[in-house]
Amino acid sequence: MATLAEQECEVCRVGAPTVPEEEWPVLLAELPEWSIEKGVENCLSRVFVFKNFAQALQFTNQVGAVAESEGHHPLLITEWGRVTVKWWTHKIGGLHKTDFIMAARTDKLV
Ligand SMILES: C[C@H](O)[C@H](O)[C@H]1CNC2=NC(N)=NC(=O)C2=N1
Repeated sequence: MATLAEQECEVCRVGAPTVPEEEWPVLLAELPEWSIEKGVENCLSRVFVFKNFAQALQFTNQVGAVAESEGHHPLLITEWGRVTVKWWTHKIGGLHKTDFIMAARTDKLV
């Protein structure tokens, strides 16, 4: 079975279904550092900690490059020593399988 990070991202279209909440635990098992923020638009969220701003910025750019390669983009908050990454799919206002895959790919960068 391919790991989340190894799976292909689907191009997400308007009207695509969100991942049902009952499926979240299986997917989150591969993303132990991530949490799901429930709200108007549910999202996956993780804070990455670094030694300084330069490292935080370098990681930010790495995440940006992965996002650009897939045409799927996170919310990134870059601070001295910290980067907050949130993944959700704007088109469907919630979590698509692609968001879980992109979170797994984000973990591979550290
Ligand atoms: C036109 C462009 O491909 C789309 O707007 C993409 C860009 N990146 C995206 N990123 C995320 N997270 N959700 C989207 O719905 C989305 N749509």
